[in-house]
Amino acid sequence: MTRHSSAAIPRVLSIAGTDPTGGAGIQADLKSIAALGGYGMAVVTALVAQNTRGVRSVHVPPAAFLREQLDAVSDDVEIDAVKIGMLANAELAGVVSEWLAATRPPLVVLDPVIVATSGDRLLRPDGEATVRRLCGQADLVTPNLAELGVLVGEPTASEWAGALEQGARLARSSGATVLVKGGHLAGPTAPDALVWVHDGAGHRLEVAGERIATRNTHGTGCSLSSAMATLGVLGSGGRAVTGDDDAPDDHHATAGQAATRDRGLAGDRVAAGTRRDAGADGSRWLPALRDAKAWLSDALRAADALQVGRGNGPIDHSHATRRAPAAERARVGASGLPADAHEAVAADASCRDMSAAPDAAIALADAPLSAALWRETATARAAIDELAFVRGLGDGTLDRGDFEAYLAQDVLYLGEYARVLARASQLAPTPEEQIFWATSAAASLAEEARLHHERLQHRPAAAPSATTLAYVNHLHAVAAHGDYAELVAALLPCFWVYTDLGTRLATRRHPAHPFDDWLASYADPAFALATEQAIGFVDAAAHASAPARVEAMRTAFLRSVDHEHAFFAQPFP
Ligand SMILES: Nc1ncnc2c1ncn2[C@@H]1O[C@H](COP(=O)(O)OP(=O)(O)OP(=O)(O)O)[C@@H](O)[C@H]1O
Ligand SMILES: Cc1ncc(CO)c(N)n1
Repeated sequence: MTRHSSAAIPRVLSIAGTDPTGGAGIQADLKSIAALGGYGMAVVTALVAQNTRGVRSVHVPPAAFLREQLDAVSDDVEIDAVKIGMLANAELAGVVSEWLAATRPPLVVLDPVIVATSGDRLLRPDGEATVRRLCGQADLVTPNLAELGVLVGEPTASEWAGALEQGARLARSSGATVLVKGGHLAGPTAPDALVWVHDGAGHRLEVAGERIATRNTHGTGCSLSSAMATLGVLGSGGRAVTGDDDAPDDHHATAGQAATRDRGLAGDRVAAGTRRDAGADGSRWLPALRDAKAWLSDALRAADALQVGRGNGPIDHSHATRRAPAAERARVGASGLPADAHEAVAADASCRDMSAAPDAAIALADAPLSAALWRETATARAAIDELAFVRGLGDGTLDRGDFEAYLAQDVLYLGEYARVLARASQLAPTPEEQIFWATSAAASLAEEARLHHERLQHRPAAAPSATTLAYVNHLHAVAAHGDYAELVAALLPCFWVYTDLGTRLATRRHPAHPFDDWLASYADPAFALATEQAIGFVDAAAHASAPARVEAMRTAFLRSVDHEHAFFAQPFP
C-alpha cells in the first residue's frame, strides 16, 4: 500500500487461527468486527480442531501459504487495522512480522495468544521470543495474565497490582501500549488497564468492570482485541485524555489532565518494525476501551442464552442486533416489547411508544448510555463527514464567504447554547456539575465573542437561519422540561460531535491550509477534556434515572445529533 485513504467503514484484517464452534479465533474476530461497525477480513494462520471444552489438534499450513494469503489481501485492499491472534509457531510469527514491515498497516493490535482458556497451548514455545519481538511492531498488545507473564519472563501475576507492573515492563520494552486484562483475576471485578510509556514516563488508565457471573467466556480475548482494532479506527469518539507526563511509573492517571491529538490513532506509528522514540500515547485508546468493554459486558450477559457447547461457551457477539428468538417473540406484546420491558415502560405514561426500537430500548437498560448512544448515531455521524461543507473544510476548498456565513450562524448558536448551559448549571445536582456547566456557558460566550471580534467584524450582523433556530429551539424546549438528565443529554452532542470531528479535521492541517488556525482551535485540549467530563455527567445522570427518563435522554441526544448534521448541511450563506 503506497497511499492510504480513509473509509467510513473500517476495513479490519484478522490474522488468526480458527475455532469451528465459532466462539474464539478468527470466527469470533469477524463477528466482533461486524458487531462494532467494521468490515472484517481474515487470514488463517492455523486450523484448530477445538470446541468449548478444549483443543484436540492443530494443523499449520505452510508458512509460505500464510504469506500468500496476506499478500492477496494487501495487494488489493487498503487495510485500516490489523488484529493478530494465534500464530502457532516462530516461523508463522516471523512471516507476519515481515509482512507488517513491508505493508505498514496504520493500526496493529496484537493479541499474543499463547494458551487457550482451556489451558491448551496455541503457540509452540519456540515462538515466544518472536511474539515478544512482534510486540514492538504493534500499537496495542492485549495479553491475558498468563500471556503477560510469559512475555516479561516472569510467573503469572496473581494480583492486579503485580499485573500492572508487568504491563509497565512490557510497555517499556516494546514501546507499545499494553492492555492489561483482569478477566482471569479472582474476585467480583474484571478491570482492564491501558499502560504505556511516553517520553520515558509510565502512564496508566484503568477502566473498571464488574465480573459477570457466567462460565461462557470462551473467546473474550479474541473478541476484545478485534473490537479494539475496529473502534481504534473509528476513533471511538476521537477523544483523548492522557496522564500527567511528570507522573512516576504506574501513576494512575485520571481525566484531570488532558491533551488532544492532532492525528488519528494511527498517527503514532512511525514505521512498522521501528518503534517511535517517544513511545505511544496510550490514552488515545481509552474511548475505544470504554466502548469495547461496554459491548463485551453485554455480550457476556447475553452469553448463557446461546446454549452453544457443554464447556465454556461463547459470548453473544450479536446481542445488540439479533432479532428476538422465536420463544422470545411469542412473549412479546402488542407494543413489540417483551413483557417485562413493557411493564417498566408502562410505569411512566410520558414515555413515547418504543415499539419501533425494542432492541435499542432493552440494550439501554445495561450499557453505559453514552457508549450506546454513540454507537446508535454512527451512521448519522458518518454522514456529517461526507457533507460538502465538512469535506471543503478538511481539504481547504471551502469558499471563504461560505465559511464566514457558517461562523455567523455558529456565533448566534453559541450565544443561545450558553443560555441553555446555564440552565443545566441551575438544575445540576452537585456543585461539581453546577460549576462545570456554568464554566462551559462562560466558555461558550467567550468563544462567541472571540469569533465575532476576530472573524466577523467586517460583516453585517446575520439573522439566525431556520436551521439554527430549530436547533436552538430544541435545546430550549428540553430545558423547559426541567429534567437535568434529559437536558445534559441534549447538550452533549455539541461537545462530542465537535471534538470528534475536530480530531479528524485537525489531521488535515498544514501551514498553507486556508483554515489552518481554525482547525488548530478545534484540537483544543481543554475542549477534549470538557467533552470527557460532559460524557461522564450524562452517564451518571442516566444511572440515576428511571428507564423512561433514560429513553427521554436518548431522544434528546438523537435529536441534537440530527440538528448537528442539519447545521453543517444547511446552505451557506
Ligand atoms: N466474567 C467476566 N465478566 C466481565 N468481564 C470479563 C469476564 N471475563 C473476562 N472479562 C473481560 O473480557 C476481556 C478479556 O479478558 P481475559 O483476561 O478473559 O482475556 P483472555 O484470557 O485473552 O480471553 P480468552 O482466552 O478467553 O479469549 C477483558 O476485558 C476482561 O475484563
Ligand atoms: C484460534 C484460537 N485463537 C485464540 C483462542 C483463545 O481463546 C482460541 N481458543 N482459539
